Amino acid sequence: MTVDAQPVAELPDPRDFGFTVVHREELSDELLALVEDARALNDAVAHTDVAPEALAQARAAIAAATETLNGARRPTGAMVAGRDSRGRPEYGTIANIVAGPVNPAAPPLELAHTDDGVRGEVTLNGSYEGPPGLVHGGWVAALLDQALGSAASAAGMPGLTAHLDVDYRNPTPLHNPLTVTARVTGTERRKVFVSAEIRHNGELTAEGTAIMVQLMLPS
Ligand SMILES: CCCCCCCC/C=C\CCCCCCCC(=O)SCCNC(=O)CCNC(=O)[C@H](O)C(C)(C)COP(=O)(O)OP(=O)(O)OC[C@H]1O[C@@H](n2cnc3c(N)ncnc32)[C@H](O)[C@@H]1OP(=O)(O)O
Repeated sequence: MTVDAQPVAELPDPRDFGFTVVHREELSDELLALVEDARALNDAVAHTDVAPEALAQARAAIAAATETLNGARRPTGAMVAGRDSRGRPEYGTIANIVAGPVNPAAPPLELAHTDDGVRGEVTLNGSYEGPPGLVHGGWVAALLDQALGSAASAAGMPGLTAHLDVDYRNPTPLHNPLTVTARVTGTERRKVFVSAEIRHNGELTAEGTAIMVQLMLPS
């Protein structure tokens, strides 16, 4: 007899496993505004064509800001806690490269619950460029991976990606709203099968499937 992955009614509290947890409401407006400024900075650096004197000025300003910010650091692995659309606790790593609310390198992809999985809208700026004007394929995979993991987690079966398949169906444009959706399609023992899509104006640009292996947490 096989025992399939069992969803948990409520996700375990990461604090019980030694992780720092910050509540979403505790993130100050000032911090969130700084993160937005840093996202704009990434794009500006990636495209600037100003003279060396102006670059030197910018470097000095950035070096001063980096020193200020390093004055107090959260530990690696710190998590952010929120409530999903059903009012249940949800967790993510606060500095997650795809979805982290305080990571300036994250677009960020914010996913909400739907009847059968998760869904989010995201626009990628020019710092995610691969081919001219298009999102880098690795980032397309990263968006899918995050959505696939979130769908498993939202279904009460958080885990790690063991296997990821991506099909690039059409170019994924920069600077345009993209819709990302994902859902669980089945389970087998600890394996959770998930499927995700990215669309632009309704047109499929990429789709992926993954096997997530459910976390085995001591009870
Ligand atoms: C503390 C509390 C926290 C609670 C709250 C959580 C909130 C979550 C929040 C938010 C959502 C998250 C969103 C994140 C999204 C991004 C996800 C990522 O980027 S994950 C990083 C990349 N992935 C890795 O680094 C994995 C590296 N690999 C491993 O660690 C192991 O290989 C692991 C865990 C995947 C499996 O190892 P084993 O020892 O536990 O289990 P074995 O027995 O090997 O496999 C179990 C089953 O899976 C199959 N399997 C394993 N690997 C496979 C593969 N590559 N392809 C196909 N099947 C595979 C096996 O054949 C087995 O299947 P059979 O039951 O026997 O049928």
